Amino acid sequence: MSHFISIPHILGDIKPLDINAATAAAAHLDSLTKPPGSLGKLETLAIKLAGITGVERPSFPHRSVIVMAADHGVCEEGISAFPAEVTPQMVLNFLAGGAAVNVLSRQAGAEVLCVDIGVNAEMNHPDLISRKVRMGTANMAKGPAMSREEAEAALLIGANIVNEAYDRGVRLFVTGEMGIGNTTASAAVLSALIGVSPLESVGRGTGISDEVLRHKALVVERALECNTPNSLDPIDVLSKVGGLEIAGLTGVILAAAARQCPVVIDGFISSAAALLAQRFLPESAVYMIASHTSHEQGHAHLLKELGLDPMLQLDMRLGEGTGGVLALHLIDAACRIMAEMATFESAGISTGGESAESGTNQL
Ligand SMILES: O=C(O)c1ccc[n+]([C@@H]2O[C@H](COP(=O)([O-])O)[C@@H](O)[C@H]2O)c1
Ligand SMILES: Cc1cc2nc[nH]c2cc1C
Repeated sequence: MSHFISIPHILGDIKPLDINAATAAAAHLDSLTKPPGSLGKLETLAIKLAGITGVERPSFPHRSVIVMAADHGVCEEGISAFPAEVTPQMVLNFLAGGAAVNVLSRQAGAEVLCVDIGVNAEMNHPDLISRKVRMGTANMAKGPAMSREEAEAALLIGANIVNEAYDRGVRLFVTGEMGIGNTTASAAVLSALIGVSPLESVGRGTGISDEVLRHKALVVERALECNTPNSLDPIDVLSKVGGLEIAGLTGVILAAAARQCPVVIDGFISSAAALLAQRFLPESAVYMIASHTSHEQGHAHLLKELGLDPMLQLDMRLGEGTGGVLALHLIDAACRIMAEMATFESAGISTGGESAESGTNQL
């Protein structure tokens, strides 16, 4: 498969859902030994997976969680409960297989691809995907986080990591990230794109106090005032108040859509990237599957704007892709229902009469 060379090149490959496959999946669900629609959101998910892939009964033996790691200059404003050096330390933990995302990925049969897209430290490991655009962003409270060219480069890096994995047979992607300070950047992206006040877009991130939370809102306000990001230009928003991992994930999401692969969106930071992807091309949102509602305050705003209904509510706020890989179990469940359940006909079971509701299935 060719390398993505520009953002228009990715966007040009994104097609609408395959309505024939989705319709066939809905009809198949209604033929299975259950009252129509009785598996609820699992049925909606099965239909969506068919529409995305163009295959009535898909399965996903090869799946990857792409963990984009980067640092944030805005950390010098004191907006996180943890120091910035935790970013490179956690990257080493991912590579050693000891982080939560590693455990949950092993359970869900997903490979973890760890990408240095902008960690502010020299990193060296045979399994690290080294694609550093710069040593972390600049402090967005004082000026742009990065240049437009750097944001575009990071987005293309994410897209091409999807492309390379696709060429190895991966057909299902999960977004993940690591970056101390990135809930501040994500809150700024949310406020810039939909005009929510910083007081509503910021949250406690790694666990800050009430006082630091108020300060964090002021920092976001300052970043918006000094950079005036253009809400109609996602690259402008990304470069002025975003982050390198957010840009990389925007590319991951758009490229998954371009390759007709479902992309599972993790928590708050991943959803900020998803909203940016939607702003590049609204049609990309149909390829996204929201995994869970993060405990981070602004997440519900992002999901609402994306029109996505998350599957899990577990009060998680870790990031890394942890909520995303948990949702893989539900995707597998939906696929197995489609592949393995008996039909009314094959099992010799009487169907409901005229009064039986047809499935509530819709995309
Ligand atoms: O994804 C989420 O919903 C989420 C919510 C809160 C925190 N995080 C993680 O915590 C880090 C950012 O928190 P902070 O307080 O440093 O901005 C970063 O590494 C994220 O992966 C992630
Ligand atoms: C320890 C730790 C692990 C993380 N994983 C994602 N964000 C994180 C932030 C911290 C602080």
